[in-house]
Amino acid sequence: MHAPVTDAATPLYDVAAMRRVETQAIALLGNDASALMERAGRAAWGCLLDHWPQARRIVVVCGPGNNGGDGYVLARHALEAGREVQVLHAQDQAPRSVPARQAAAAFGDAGGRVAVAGARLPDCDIVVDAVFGIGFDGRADDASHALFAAIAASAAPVLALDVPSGVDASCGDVPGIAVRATRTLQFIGHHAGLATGAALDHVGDLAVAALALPPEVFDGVAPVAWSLRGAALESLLPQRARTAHKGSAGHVLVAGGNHGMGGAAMLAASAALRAGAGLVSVATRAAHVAPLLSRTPEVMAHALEDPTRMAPLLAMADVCAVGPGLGRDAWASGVLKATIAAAHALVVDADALNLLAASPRHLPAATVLTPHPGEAARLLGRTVLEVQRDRIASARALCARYGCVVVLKGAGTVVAAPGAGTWIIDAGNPGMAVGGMGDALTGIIAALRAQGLPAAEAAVVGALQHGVAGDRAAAEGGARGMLPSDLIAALRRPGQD
Ligand SMILES: NC(=O)C1=CN([C@@H]2O[C@H](COP(=O)(O)OP(=O)(O)OC[C@H]3O[C@@H](n4cnc5c(N)ncnc54)[C@H](O)[C@@H]3O)[C@@H](O)[C@H]2O)[C@H](O)CC1
Ligand SMILES: [K+]
Repeated sequence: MHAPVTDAATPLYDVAAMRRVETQAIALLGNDASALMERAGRAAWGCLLDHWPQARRIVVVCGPGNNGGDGYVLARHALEAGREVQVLHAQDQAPRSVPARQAAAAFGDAGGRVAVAGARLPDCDIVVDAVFGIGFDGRADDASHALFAAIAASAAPVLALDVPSGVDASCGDVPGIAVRATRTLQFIGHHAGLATGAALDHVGDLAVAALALPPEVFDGVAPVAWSLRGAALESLLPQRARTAHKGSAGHVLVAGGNHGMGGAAMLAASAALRAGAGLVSVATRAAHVAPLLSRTPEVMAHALEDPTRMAPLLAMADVCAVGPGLGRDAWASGVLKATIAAAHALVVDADALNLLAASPRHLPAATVLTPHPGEAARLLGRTVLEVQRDRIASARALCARYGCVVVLKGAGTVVAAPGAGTWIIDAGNPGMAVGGMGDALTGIIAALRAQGLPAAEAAVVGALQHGVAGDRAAAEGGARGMLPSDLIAALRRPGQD
């Protein structure tokens, strides 16, 4: 799957790519960098007017680079519109580049006030964060820390220009502290780093200003990933023919539910049914068969105490989802071994991933792995912090190591596929941070595989469907106290997301 699964996918760029776009944009503007800065600052002023039309007192905190230059342009427009404007910068952090110095001079010529920032910002109606953009690297130095602290201490909303300062625009890492924006206006294109990971706690509402540039500015520039929103979902889900029958929608086998963990297998099986699998079987401990059937009679539940007897169950299933509630004992290892040896297609989750990390095995090519950051860390031999620091790179590394499709769960789920692209899911909410949500995702992906989607598409569409259902469940009943069964029930409801 090389192209994005739909034209509703949004290209995401890293800093290197955005630098090329910037260079091509400036060339198209007659090599006038100030003209591009003027468009950015004017677009930012328009965004401020749209969202804070009543704001009278505006504080713009400018850094030494061109992000700061954008801030000076916004400040001049605000001043010319009659607002009370104060530009602040850190000690010895006056604008360094020619366009930024020109923007600062134009602000001064218009009567603008510039001062060195103190520990606290003046009272204001809005703060504009123009400290750092895509040029930020490493960790914020002490002077920047002081600016971020002053911005955080202000009670005013924050409009971040291009990037919330202190966030890595390529990978989303926040090495130290960073500005928490109410809204972030990106320039020209979407930053990959603002779509996943720690950045999601800093961007607020995210938008992009295209700056009226022609599409040629992106010529020869490859996105590092594609973002998918809920609106794309309905067009991506497998449609059933009028002549569909339960056999044509595929057969999922869920293998898991060790002692004390039968619920995980039940959730995966319920989700597989709600996501459209024609038949769902479960191979689980004998003690879970009765309760499973009483809760979900649509499922065919098989008592499995001897993993060597799995072959007939695997033979009749189109895809096996192994891992929900599997545990890590000898039974679990036997189930995983039998599944890898005989499954037609595999979705590997939870403790099956931990067993894999402990004793790596070769996996069939069209396998989908669905780790959360902790499981990914164990599979990669890294720390969770290292995985989360660059989620796109981590998902790709795991994909390369095992030759499988990888769904790295978490805020801004990342899907990486061998020889194909990388996708980031722009759906889901903090209410989904509860045990069992991963079991539901495993069931959804297995159901899409069983309905004929290739591994990469099943992973991307399944992760999107999971996030959309989570958002629907939160919209209906609130994110607090949301349960996996709420999400599974929401799988049924078609939505205009
Ligand atoms: N890319 C585009 O299409 C557009 C870019 N514009 C704006 O320009 C910034 C990028 O500007 P640049 O000068 O390259 O970098 P920054 O302004 O982000 O800041 C870099 C500046 O800060 C110093 N610095 C970097 N890291 C640190 C740190 N950890 N601690 C302290 N200081 C640091 C560094 O030395 C530089 O001096 C982009 O984001 C847009 O806002 C155009 O104006 C619009 C289109
Ligand atoms: K900024």
